[in-house]
Amino acid sequence: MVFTSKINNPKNTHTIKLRMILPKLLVKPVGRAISDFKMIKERDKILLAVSGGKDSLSLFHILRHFLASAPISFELGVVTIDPQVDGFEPQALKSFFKKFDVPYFFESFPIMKQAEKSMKGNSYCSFCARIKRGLMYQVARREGYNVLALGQHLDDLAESLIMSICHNGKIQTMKAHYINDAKDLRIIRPLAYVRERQLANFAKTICLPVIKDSCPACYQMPTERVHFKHWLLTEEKRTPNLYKNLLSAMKPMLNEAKECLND
Ligand SMILES: Nc1ncnc2c1ncn2[C@@H]1O[C@H](COP(=O)(O)OP(=O)(O)OP(=O)(O)O)[C@@H](O)[C@H]1O
Repeated sequence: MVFTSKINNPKNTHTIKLRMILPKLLVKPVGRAISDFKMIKERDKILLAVSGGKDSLSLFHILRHFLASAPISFELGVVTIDPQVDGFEPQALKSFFKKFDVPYFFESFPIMKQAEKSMKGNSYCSFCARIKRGLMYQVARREGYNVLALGQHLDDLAESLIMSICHNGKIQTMKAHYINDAKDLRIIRPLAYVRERQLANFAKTICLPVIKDSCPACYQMPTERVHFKHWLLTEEKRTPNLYKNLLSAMKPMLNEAKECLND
């Protein structure tokens, strides 16, 4: 699918047109997930969390496509959390997002320093994820957004499911659509039906400015997630429908925002 959209040219005040090729293979499953889980409602203000990874950067382009073409109107803003760790330098995103006509929020917080003070030797990664999420909620509330969009995809959901079964004996995974504990924000994962390799191909094809994340704390220990990712991808070679089947199995538990879906 080829579409054109206006972007602000930072050098000139007038707008220029950007031609972007969005493959149907990405647009269709995202459209289906948005519709199946009623992720977007009229006048929603959606804050997309972009780390600079291939998934959230791709999702930015996909949501801009829907912004221009969806039958309902919604607003889109973007937030990046800079955890101030060596090995992750997201500052380049500031100039990238200046090119687009969307509000962009860059929040910097010394998460590593905070971790040294507040936690004693347990997982830095889960501490960092918790603080980052809190900061995203803070920005959403401060700037008047009612929905937070995250870039996890089908591979992430499948890995979480298998990890939860194997480690905790529980059949659960990340939700595609749910409401936070404070009940003031909806969280959506529009890439819930999309495979990681599709996003990697898209990011490569249009040369997205992917930010390398080599945070020393994450890279010190090859995570369980990486182990299960390889496990599933190996199994997929024997069972080509593996992810399709896992999605069918997960579907009934992906939506926890039903109570707000009838308005
Ligand atoms: N520092 C950050 N700033 C903004 N959003 C973030 C940040 N870290 C994670 N996120 C959000 O959480 C999602 C999942 O994060 P995760 O760490 O699994 O992916 P990632 O390695 O950041 O890369 P990607 O953008 O490719 O998903 C991201 O897709 C993004 O929406």
